[in-house]
Amino acid sequence: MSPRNFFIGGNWKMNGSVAQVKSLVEGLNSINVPAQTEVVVSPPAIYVDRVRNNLKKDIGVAAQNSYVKASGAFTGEISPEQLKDLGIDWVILGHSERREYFAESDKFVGEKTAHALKAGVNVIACIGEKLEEREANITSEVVTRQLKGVADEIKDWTNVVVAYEPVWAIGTGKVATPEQAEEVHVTLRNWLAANVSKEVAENVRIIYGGSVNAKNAAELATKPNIDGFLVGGASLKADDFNIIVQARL
Ligand SMILES: O=C[C@H](O)COP(=O)(O)O
Repeated sequence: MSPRNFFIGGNWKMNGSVAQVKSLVEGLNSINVPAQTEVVVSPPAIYVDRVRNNLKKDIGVAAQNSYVKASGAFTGEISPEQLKDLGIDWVILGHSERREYFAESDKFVGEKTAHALKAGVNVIACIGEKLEEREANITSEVVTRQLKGVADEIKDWTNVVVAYEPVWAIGTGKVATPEQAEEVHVTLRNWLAANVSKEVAENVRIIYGGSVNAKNAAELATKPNIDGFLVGGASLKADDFNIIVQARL
């Protein structure tokens, strides 16, 4: 088993209502978080405070985005400093949906990562290739370019989790095979060893996201370089999410 603690993130995306959030939090509060496993859920920003106040403390809470300034005239944005103010310790940055629909560049994702870390908020930094990029055999170039966007802006990786999420597997039910995911995770670790440091390469957690569910999580979790998951759809059901949380047992 890998020496790195397992990390399970639940990205609720733009889903939920007051009633659904209440019910999901109740379900999550009955999850037994295994030793050496870190669990973090990420509600829409509008529910983050409510979730933090009602969720048991051994499950962390993440925002789905944050900006590069502490405060000011940036309508619609939230700062990592404000997240800290609410007791929110994590933020997801660079999700492919932000890159695709909100034109976030590799550099901007790197800058947001640097600012969040400076403010004391841990970062789940997302990268991943599109279907046409995989078919053109440029997966390695794409994911290492995206990783470089982060590496160019930060020095300390202690509070960063890298999430490899192939875009073609997100919300499609088409999960990467354990071998496909492992291959990319090894590429990322090798890139970190060559371009950042061997220590960072060994210690940083690289998690997989893309149609992870209660049925496929355990097999994916057998791979030595898959240190956990970032789960979308299946994180909206506490029972399914619980099975994924227990996947490496
Ligand atoms: O952040 C989570 C990923 O986008 C995966 O979403 P999914 O599990 O619904 O495919």
